[in-house]
Amino acid sequence: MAYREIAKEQALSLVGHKHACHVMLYAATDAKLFGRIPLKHIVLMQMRFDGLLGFPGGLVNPSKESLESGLSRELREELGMAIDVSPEDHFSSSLSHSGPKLVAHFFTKKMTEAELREAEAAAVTKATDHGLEVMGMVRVPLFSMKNDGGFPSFLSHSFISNSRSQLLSALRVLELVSQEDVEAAVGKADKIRQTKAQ
Ligand SMILES: O=c1[nH]cnc2c1ncn2[C@H]1C[C@H](O)[C@@H](COP(=O)(O)OP(=O)(O)O)O1
Repeated sequence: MAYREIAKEQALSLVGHKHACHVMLYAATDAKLFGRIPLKHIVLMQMRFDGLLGFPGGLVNPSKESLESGLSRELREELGMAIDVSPEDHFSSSLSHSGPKLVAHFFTKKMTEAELREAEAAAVTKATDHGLEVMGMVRVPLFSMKNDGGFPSFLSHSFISNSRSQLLSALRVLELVSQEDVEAAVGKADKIRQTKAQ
């Protein structure tokens, strides 16, 4: 499905569109992979029931609730704990211009590493959706290794809707990964995908 960016207020004035709200939860970390590769940031996505990667969240009805409270409700189901999302956490809204009439609202929320770990634990032990709509939370490997392991390999997997674009633009804008490293990883991921397709 193809998307174009749209202002949030304009999106909310559309008639007949569904509204999906998803969030990228992230935290700074001092952890080092193999004791030597600094991870710098933890970014969460999830493996969905359909085998696709995406962000936690879901459909919200703006005539009944705000985008933020609807998203917080979805997060309680998928992560098993309250995570308050505010209008300041809004990152982008995108309008589908093929397929179903849908606006994908995207939020990013910075947490502490301890809060993020708590959310990961609650997603397994408390969330009603665990093992049903959500097969598990996953951390995005933001580093690149030899043989295109890490971020390039992650990006070569299959993603729901525009969640891959949402991830890439948030990583760039929030400066969690440099523009140069994002571009290099995307290029390698494209090659991995081509090889898989052969
Ligand atoms: O992470 C995502 N980013 C953008 N769009 C997404 C993401 N995950 C799902 N979607 C799309 C797919 C669907 O058209 C709607 C609602 O999906 P879902 O999260 O499965 O919501 P419900 O559980 O059906 O409420 O958003």
